[in-house]
Order: sequence, then C-alpha cells, then structure tokens
Amino acid sequence: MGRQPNLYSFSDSELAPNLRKYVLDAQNEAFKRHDVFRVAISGGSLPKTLANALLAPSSGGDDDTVDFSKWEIFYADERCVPLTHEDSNHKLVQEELLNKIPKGMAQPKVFTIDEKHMEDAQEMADEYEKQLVSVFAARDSVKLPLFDLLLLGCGPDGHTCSLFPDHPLLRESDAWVLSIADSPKPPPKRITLSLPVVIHGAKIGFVATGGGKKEILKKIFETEEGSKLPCGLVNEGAGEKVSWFCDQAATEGVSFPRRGSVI
Ligand SMILES: O=C(O)[C@H](O)[C@@H](O)[C@H](O)[C@H](O)COP(=O)(O)O
Repeated sequence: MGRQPNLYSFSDSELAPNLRKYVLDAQNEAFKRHDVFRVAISGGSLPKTLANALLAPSSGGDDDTVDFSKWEIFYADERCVPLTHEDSNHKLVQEELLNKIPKGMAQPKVFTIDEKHMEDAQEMADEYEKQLVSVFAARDSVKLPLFDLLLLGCGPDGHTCSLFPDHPLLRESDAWVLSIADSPKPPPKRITLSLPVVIHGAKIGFVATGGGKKEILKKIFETEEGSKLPCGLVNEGAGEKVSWFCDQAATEGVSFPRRGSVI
C-alpha cells in the first residue's frame, strides 16, 4: 500500500488550498535541505490552477508563506517556439503566474529555453540539459538531477510532460532532457524531461481536473494497459512520492483508494 500513489479528489473550492499546502510543504522541506526550491512545471491547464493556489492570501503562518526569492522554476516540457509565441509554455506561465505576482514580492528565477536553437529540437534539448547540469552539478558527479517537486498534467491519452504513449522516448535512460519532433499534440517540436528524471523527483504532483479526465484516470489507475501509459509509468516508478490533485468530475467512477486531504 505504501508504494501506491496518493489520489486526492476535491470539491472545486478545496482543490486550490490543498494544492497550496502540498506545494508549500515541498518548498519548506527543500529550504531545509538546501535553501532553494527547484520545481519543474508543465503547460496545459496546470499554470492557472497553480496560480490560483499560490497567489491566494496567506493564512499568516510561517509555513504558509510563498518565498519566490528562493524558487528556481524549470520547464518539465517546452515547445520549440519563441518565448512570446502563443504555444510557449513559458508565455503561459508568465501570463498565468509570474505577471500576477504582487509588486514588492520577489520574482522566482526562471530557466527558459534558448530561442537560438528553435530550428533544432535536439540542440535545444542539449542546451537545456546544460542549464540543468550547471544548476544540479556536473553530470559525472550527479547521475540524475533532483527536483524538489515536479508539477505535471495528464493528457487525455495518458501522456505527461511531452512523453507520449508508446513513444521510443519512454525508453531513454541516459539523457536528462529529450527532444521530440513528432509530438502527437501540436506543436510537433518540443523538449521534455526524461522519464527517469521525472521519477527521480523528491515529489511529483499531478493536477487533473474536469470530466474530460475521467476515462483516462480510470484506465491509469485500474487497468494493466493504463499502468504502461506515461502517467502510469510515473505512478509505478515513483509510487508514494506521487500525489494526484483532482476534482470530483475527474475521479467520478475511479475506484482506486482515495486519500482524504492534505490540509
Ligand atoms: O506542454 C504541454 O503540452 C503540457 O505540458 C502537457 O503535458 C500537458 O500538461 C497535458 O497535455 C495536460 O494538459 P491539460 O492539463 O491542459 O489537460
């Protein structure tokens, strides 16, 4: 049982405060560990849900304070487009979260892709990996970068980051950052953290909301086939380090044992 991921199902008003508590617990643990919080985030609907959680007023308690000055934000996946392009995950995070951080509050340090390598997804992945190496120490001394938290989405086909079902990238075990030129979800050219890097994270939080996630969640949590999908592989590889933040519409009919709440 202990190896199983945590599946939470919240009413609409409970999701944001519980996600906030989860992220801030991860932040506070990371500050104790190394005085910095290294978090990787995805695109899709996640940045908006995350902003709702983080930009809510603090209860005033010490453990309920977001200290962006010690945050380092990385992209779990990114599209090979300019940072100002509609499809850019960075642009999304900027609009949903960074631009809304109240004036006077510190901004996090954000590690974006280098636009120079737009045409060549592999070069872009290599360059992003170099940025990770410079932060997480030299590759030869660190086998895998340790993110304090990865916040991910779940696609309707069970993909996460830009790791898609049955794609050869799922078997990559060496590189930290991979490129994909044939993403089934547009745009086709992207970079993504590898599955071993995701599984290695100290904590992995999925956010999946809305009735559109119901069928895929049932598959991931209840079927053998679903356990082989990218999200299922993260569940299998990282077990109890994984927590799913869902709403009731997304978990309707999912019989996997649910946890009460984080708060
Ligand atoms: O850049 C991307 O395409 C995303 O990182 C992707 O992996 C996303 O997280 C899922 O597709 C879920 O997206 P939704 O939350 O919008 O369903």
